[in-house]
Parts: sequence; structure tokens; C-alpha cells
Amino acid sequence: QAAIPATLEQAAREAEQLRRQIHYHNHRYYVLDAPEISDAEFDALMRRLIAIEEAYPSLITPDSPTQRVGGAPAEGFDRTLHLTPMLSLANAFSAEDLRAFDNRVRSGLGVDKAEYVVELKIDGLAVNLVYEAGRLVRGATRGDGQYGEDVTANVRTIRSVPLVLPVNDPPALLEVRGEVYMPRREFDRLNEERQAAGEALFANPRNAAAGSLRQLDPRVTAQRALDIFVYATGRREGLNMETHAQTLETLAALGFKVNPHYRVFGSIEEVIDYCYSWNERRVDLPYDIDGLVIKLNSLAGQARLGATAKDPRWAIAFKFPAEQATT
Ligand SMILES: NC(=O)c1cc2c(N)ncc(C(N)=O)c2s1
Repeated sequence: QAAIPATLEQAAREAEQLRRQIHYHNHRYYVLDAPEISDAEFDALMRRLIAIEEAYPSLITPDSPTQRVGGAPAEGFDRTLHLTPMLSLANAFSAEDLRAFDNRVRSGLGVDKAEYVVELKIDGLAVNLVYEAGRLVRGATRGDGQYGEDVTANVRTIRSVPLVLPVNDPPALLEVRGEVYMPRREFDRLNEERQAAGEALFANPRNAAAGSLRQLDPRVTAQRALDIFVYATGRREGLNMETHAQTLETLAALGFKVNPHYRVFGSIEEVIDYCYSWNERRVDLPYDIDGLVIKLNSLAGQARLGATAKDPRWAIAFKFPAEQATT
């Protein structure tokens, strides 16, 4: 165990180097599921940074990886204004509904063919993340779409949420939307724990994720293995995409966790087949989905169609038939 640096400058330099390494390896492990170093080596980096921060507390920053364990409990949640509103989605329940959506989109654009991106609809709760110069500065729940609850301290404990984007030239400002969810295995483990402690059980992973994220004590949130899939941008500076598929690729390249099951299709019939295929396939997923989200791929087309008071005209959610009530 090397000696702690003798001066603040040396300590600051080593802390910065360690943070960069830890953010990189955190991304490899929690976002890509492809670690390059062993857990022991990762823990050694973290222990060294903790030792330096203990010796030089002035070096501790909110986005230091050591802060993943959560800080002091909050009295309540501040209200925060999203940089751009978070819209909701209209629902489709059948192939006919999807064909009607496609007809509205193509007539609205005056085209006879439209390309769609289809993504899994993660059954968790939506969050809004704001990054300034590649650093996470805010995490909020959706709230009413305009204002949400500031849950930044809790979001920082989610290992797959980058505290600092692991890229050299991050955008100056980036607002990102995603779904925080609890993997089913963690849900089962948590409910076993609560059962043993005589506490009320969570009804489903979605409620467990919501309860874990809207915790006043971030140290409790840190003990829940929450995860995230990121799926859209809001306000963004310094990024130019033409399609939603490019947006997803850009978000992955910036260090975010993007669900791998998205597909681009050139016809609504292929969209319909893909949606129905997932009603059976979803049991094999380690997390819950309650449908799929279909979006017009062209961002220019999205802008031309715009949104109603609450829903985009260029997207729709396909919902699986509700679970047949188990008799
Ligand atoms: N309410 C919404 O706008 C959305 C909700 C969700 C969700 N729960 N999961 C995935 C996506 C996605 N991939 O776009 C969306 S979009």
C-alpha cells in the first residue's frame, strides 16, 4: 500500500487519474458488461481513492466514484424543471391500432413509406438526466412532464448511470431520458429480505424501482441493484443526429446503457411481427417489459408531425394484452 501523497497537489493529481480510471472501468463493467480488470483490481483502485480522499477531504467532489454509496438522507425532494418537457405516449393494443398509427404518420407526412425504430418498453420509472460538460448535474423523476422531483443523490448510486461521461469531448449540455428498473432477480432477493424482516413486500419490480429511487436516504437506494436503459435525448448541444437510431448509437458511444433489442423496420407489417414476437420472448428477459415503443426514425419527420398536448404524433406504445388475471 503506497504512502499517501505528501502534498495536496500530488494527491489531487493522483485522485484525478484514479477517478478517470474508475469511471472507465465502471463503464466497462456496469454498462458494457465487459470488464477489462478483475474485481480485486477495481476494488484496489477504489480503496486508493478513498484513502486519498480521507487524507484530503477537500478533494471530494459529488461526482467522485466514492460517492456511489449515497450521502446523508434528504428532508424531501426539491422540484426541478426539465429543460424540455417529457411527453407521454399514446397506446396501441392491436395490429389494427398500429396500422392506423402508420396511416396517420404517412398521411401527415404525405409519404407512402415510413421507417420506424421499435424498442422494448421497460417497465420501470422514467428519469431525466442532465449532464454539463460530461458531468452528471441532475437526475429527476418525470413528475408531471414539466416538473419532476430532484433525485440526483439517488441516481448517483445507480452504477450504470455515468457520473462522468467516459469520452474525451463530451457535449457542453446534454439532457437524457431513460427508464430506471429493478432486474427481476434483485426484486426476488429484495422481497425475500423484506419477508424475512416482516416488512411489506413490493408488488412488482416497477413499484420496487419507484420505491427505491424515491427514497429519502440515498444509502438505501445504493443497496438496491437498480439499473437503467437510456432511450432519448431532450435538450442537447453539440450533437447532430438525423434519425432516432443514430441518437441511440450516439448515446451508447457517450457511455450510456442502451437496450440492445431495438430494430429499424421499413414497414408497419414488420413492426407488427416484431411486437407480437416479444409477447412470448419477454419471459427470457432478466427485467420486465410491458410492451414496445414505436417511433418514426426520421428526426425531421418527428419535428414535422410534432406533438398533441401530451403525446408525440410520431410515436406510440404497443401494449401487450394485460396479464390474464391468474385464477
Ligand atoms: N413515456 C415514454 O415516452 C416512454 C417510456 C418508455 C419506456 N418505459 N421504455 C422504453 C422507452 C423507449 N425505448 O423509448 C420508452 S419511451
